[in-house]
Amino acid sequence: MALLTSHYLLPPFAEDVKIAPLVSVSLAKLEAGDNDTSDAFFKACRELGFFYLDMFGSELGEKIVSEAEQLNTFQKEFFKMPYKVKDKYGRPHLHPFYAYRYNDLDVKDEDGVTLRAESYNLRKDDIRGQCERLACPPMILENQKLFENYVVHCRAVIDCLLGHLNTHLELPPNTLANLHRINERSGDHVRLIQAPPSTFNEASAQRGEHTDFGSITVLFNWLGGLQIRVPDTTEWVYVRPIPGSCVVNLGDAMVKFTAGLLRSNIHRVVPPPGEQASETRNSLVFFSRPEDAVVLKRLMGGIIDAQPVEENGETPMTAHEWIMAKGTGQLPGVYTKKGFEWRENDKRLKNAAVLLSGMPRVLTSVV
Ligand SMILES: O=C(O)CCC(=O)C(=O)O
Ligand SMILES: [Fe+2]
Repeated sequence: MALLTSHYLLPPFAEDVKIAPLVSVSLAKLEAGDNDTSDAFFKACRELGFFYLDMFGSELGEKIVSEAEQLNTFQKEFFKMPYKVKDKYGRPHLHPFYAYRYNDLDVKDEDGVTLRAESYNLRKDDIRGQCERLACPPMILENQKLFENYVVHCRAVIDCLLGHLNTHLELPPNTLANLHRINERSGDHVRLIQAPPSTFNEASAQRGEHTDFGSITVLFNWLGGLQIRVPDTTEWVYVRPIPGSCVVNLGDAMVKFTAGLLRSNIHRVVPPPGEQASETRNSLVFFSRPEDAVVLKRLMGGIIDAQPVEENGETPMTAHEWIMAKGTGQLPGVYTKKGFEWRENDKRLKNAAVLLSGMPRVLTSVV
């Protein structure tokens, strides 16, 4: 099956920007248990925490690419709905983290309306009927099968990656799989993203700097704009979208589980550079998280046991508490293997310090 993607319909990626050094890992080879590929995958998870997953030649991968294209077509229609319709499905009244979210941009349309960078977070458990479903626009329900398939297929890829990590970490069989069972409640979700053309602004770029706070993220984007910070430097470089590949990155949970052996790298999204700057930017993300009840702390066993024990004074939280706290901005700063890297002058710092020293009741009451 040929992998047909829509990248060719868009202006080309800028040639004169610095490109992030992501290695490409073949999903087909990982599925076949190829040792060299698995080693390259593990190295990328330790050193950069980001890599391309080449879907070509994998039945599962090619299904995901085709579904990602369909969901991209879908989201362009979805975001055409008027703001006031989408607002009905927004936070805070529907949910503090999931459903529709936006930031006002410094850009107005021809009628003087302030434009938004928008996203829509759709829970795996809503899609699979594993919880009381949050209200959502009918368009989403009309595409139920597509969302369902996408979740199951992304999860199959993530399970494959967790299996390889489990082996390299020399953990007892299925340790990671048992923390990420698809039928259990978790914060896994699909995120639709759209941003209109805008100009680069360093302050808003900085506000968007983050690490993902779950386990493994599967990301499709069609235009440039994603930047990662090169480890141990202050340099930001662009991730070039590759047709037929997704970008995979690890989140904070994997850092916590492995006492810093694996990397959750800082990244951000800025307007696409070069000729692509005039385009509306969409991306599609699948975030996996540990099951809600899992406590985020180092796992026992394998090569993790050789990691130094570092007391960072944090009170362990469950995955659910962590996602709600990070997802609603209560834990500012960027999480690294040393714990939080606070941003200077961050007004929320004091608040977060209180949370980290242990007030889980505040967090659980959010939902
Ligand atoms: O839009 C992108 O390319 C990346 C989005 C992202 O990093 C996120 O939603 O966490
Ligand atoms: Fe991210």
